[in-house]
Amino acid sequence: MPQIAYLGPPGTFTEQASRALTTGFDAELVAYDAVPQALAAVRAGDVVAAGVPVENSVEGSVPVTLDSLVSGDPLVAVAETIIPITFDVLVRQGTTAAEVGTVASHPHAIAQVRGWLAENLPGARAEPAASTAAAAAAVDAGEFDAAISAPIVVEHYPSLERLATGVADVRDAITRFLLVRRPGPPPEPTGADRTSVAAVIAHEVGSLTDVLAELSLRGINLTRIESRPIRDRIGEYRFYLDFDGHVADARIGDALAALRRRCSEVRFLGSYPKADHSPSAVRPSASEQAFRASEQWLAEIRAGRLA
Ligand SMILES: O=C(O)C(=O)Cc1ccccc1
Repeated sequence: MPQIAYLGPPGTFTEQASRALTTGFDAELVAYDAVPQALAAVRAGDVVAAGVPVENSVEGSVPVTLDSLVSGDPLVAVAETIIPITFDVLVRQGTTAAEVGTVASHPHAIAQVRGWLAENLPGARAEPAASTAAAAAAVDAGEFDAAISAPIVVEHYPSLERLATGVADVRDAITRFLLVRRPGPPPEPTGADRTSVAAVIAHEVGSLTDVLAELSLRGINLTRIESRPIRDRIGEYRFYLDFDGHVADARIGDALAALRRRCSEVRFLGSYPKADHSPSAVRPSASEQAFRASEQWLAEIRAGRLA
């Protein structure tokens, strides 16, 4: 049975997402302590794929995922899913709110409940943990007093109980997760796809505008843009771009080729069906048919059959 790595231990949001990402085929989920380790296991061929969190509607991107995707051998996303996020606050049985001096969780979870903590556990110190479920395990082991966790995690720790449930500063928060594997033929286009790339854009006047113009000129809808430092130089950045469309689409292929000419580094991070299945709007001048017709026209001219 194929093995899929995820950010563990059991009971994380990433486990939930990885189950959703692998519904329909038999897969064994294998917990890893951190996203870089899960991706390293994919690169090493120990597992076939990994489920990783990429961005949250409240707290933004998950930097460790973005950085790990581009350092090391290439990896590509083949599926995405979106999970609604609310938290439970777990304590060892019998612990009262007044007794909570430390509250542990994944930094993204802590950031999403800061208001609730200030109001309900004002004396508690927030402590970062590798994941929400790792925080629950640490509370179970007596290392912290409370954990901010996924509602499901309590099933794994019978000695913990809920101090609060449905905790979230922002209602309807969601997190987007990707299923990532070693490069291979991308999933078939569905008409409702997303393409992700990471591009190092030169530190020159207008270079970012020029890259974005390559997309807009081809009627490509940008759905995310995010920069991260490239680490060994200041002033130059790696941009993570997500846009509507599939690498098999003519307008997307054309834009990627233009990015390749403009940028010192372009890493293709995958074309995959969008979780919300919303079809990509394509303007007539950027349709497959329009691209084919214009290529044909040019070929005729080059062959001297048309002027
Ligand atoms: O720690 C987890 O459970 C994760 O899967 C990472 C995470 C943390 C907070 C919100 C979404 C995902």
